Amino acid sequence: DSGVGKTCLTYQFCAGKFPEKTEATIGVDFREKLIEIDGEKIKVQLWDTAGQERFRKSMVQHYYRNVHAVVFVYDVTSAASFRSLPAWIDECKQHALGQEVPRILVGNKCDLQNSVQVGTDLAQQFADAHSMPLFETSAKNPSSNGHGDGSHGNSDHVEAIFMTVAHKLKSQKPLILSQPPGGDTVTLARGRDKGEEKASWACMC
Ligand SMILES: Nc1nc2c(ncn2[C@@H]2O[C@H](COP(=O)(O)OP(=O)(O)OP(=O)(O)O)[C@@H](O)[C@H]2O)c(=O)[nH]1
Repeated sequence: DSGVGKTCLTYQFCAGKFPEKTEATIGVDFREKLIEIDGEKIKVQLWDTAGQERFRKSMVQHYYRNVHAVVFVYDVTSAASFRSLPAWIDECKQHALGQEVPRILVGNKCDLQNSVQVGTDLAQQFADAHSMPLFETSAKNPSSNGHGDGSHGNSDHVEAIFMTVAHKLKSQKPLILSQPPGGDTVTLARGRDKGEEKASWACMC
């Protein structure tokens, strides 16, 4: 939903800091980060979608194609944002983004521990029912456990969350069917085309 912290989370991952000021996303914003997994350079593109209804119904619809993974975000201090999740999951399913693509659930704003409305147990039950791993984090204080002592506690680090998605994508790289011209041998190659510098995946928040 709008205001759960999607822009802050993607900014924290790509720029390594919490943005001073954010405004409601209009349509879709793109952020990217070059990461390395097992010696392979991978460009991860994060498509930060608008939560506001008026943009969601118009502009966001056009960006469901070419999505390789989905990050569903709710705000742990907003029960309403948690209740909206089934509608977002259905919307993704309507665009062929169901269990066949990596999907994860992220509860954000864990630093606001005194205002929590969505407990971990409830969120975990929901995540299990939808076959998604659950992460709880804070874009504002990514290494906080809500007690202000800077330790990691039970809160997941923003970078670790997106790296988990990247690892999932890497391990699921589709088999590319290639047939040499004139030959009668079919070669199944993993992942990227020959000569391509780096792999690239898009992930929608
Ligand atoms: N305390 C706290 N505030 C946060 C956190 N993440 C985001 N915020 C605040 O929540 C508000 C909304 O954050 P955004 O990242 O713009 O939310 P969004 O989900 O991108 O919203 P839309 O673009 O409208 O869909 C801002 O005032 C942020 O400063 C967090 O982890 N902790």
